Amino acid sequence: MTELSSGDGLRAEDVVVRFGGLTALDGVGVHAPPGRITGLIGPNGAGKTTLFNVCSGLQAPVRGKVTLDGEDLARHSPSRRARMGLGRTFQRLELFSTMTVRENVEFGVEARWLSWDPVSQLGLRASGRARRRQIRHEADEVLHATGLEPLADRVVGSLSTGQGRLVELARAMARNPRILLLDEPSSGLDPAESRDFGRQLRELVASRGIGILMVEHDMSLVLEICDWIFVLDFGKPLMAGTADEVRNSPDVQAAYLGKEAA
Ligand SMILES: Nc1ncnc2c1ncn2[C@@H]1O[C@H](COP(=O)(O)OP(=O)(O)OP(=O)(O)O)[C@@H](O)[C@H]1O
Repeated sequence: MTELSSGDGLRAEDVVVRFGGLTALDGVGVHAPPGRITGLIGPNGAGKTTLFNVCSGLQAPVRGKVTLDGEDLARHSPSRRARMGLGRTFQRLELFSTMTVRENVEFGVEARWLSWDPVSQLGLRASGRARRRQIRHEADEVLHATGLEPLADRVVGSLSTGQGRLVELARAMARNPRILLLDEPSSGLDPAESRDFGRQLRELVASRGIGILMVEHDMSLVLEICDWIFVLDFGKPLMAGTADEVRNSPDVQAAYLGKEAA
């Protein structure tokens, strides 16, 4: 599975996106290195999801550059970016609810094997039984790393939202990303579940060396687990800094925390 990562990680620079007359992003940048959790926050409509879409290739920018470990992604499709190690989850849970936790995670492993790259093509030539064994082995590793082993044979539809969020994370991890984009991963979780989820993310980053870029509205989770935080406001960069710097920034309080915490 994943070696502890090195390299520059994901970097977006000077990104501009317009929707008709609306400038959704105006010279925005973000950097998510491996081995770190990076937060991307801002009030509603600040441009967070649009920036995620630019990074994963779902939205073409008018201007700006996105690189993964120094390689320019401009000409790469979303699926090519995924194969290069850029994973993503979405705000809405998109799991196979009639399948077990293990089957969902194995689906993630298979999705990577079926993608085109020389190594996975070699894998496909392995016999059916050898291939199944390998998929099961990789799924076991991910189930272990995400603490989902006890739930492996449960049908996903019977799980709580918090457990479902973990399954979603595990399925994304099964694709062996170097950098993982998480869109509001704590959505639908209660405060205790959210704290547990945050702990799990920190453990994954420490044990696997992946980098996480996270859009999240739960400020206590962001301030607790992020090593570095980028703040957007009305499509422009407002500031970037540590949790303490963000917490104590009058600009952020005025633009965001003030409204959220009020
Ligand atoms: N496809 C689109 N067409 C037109 N306008 C869009 C489109 N997508 C986003 N926008 C606009 O661009 C701006 C940024 O939206 P975006 O969804 O990126 O913000 P956000 O920070 O993710 O917001 P939220 O926290 O509410 O999810 C908003 O004004 C939004 O209405």
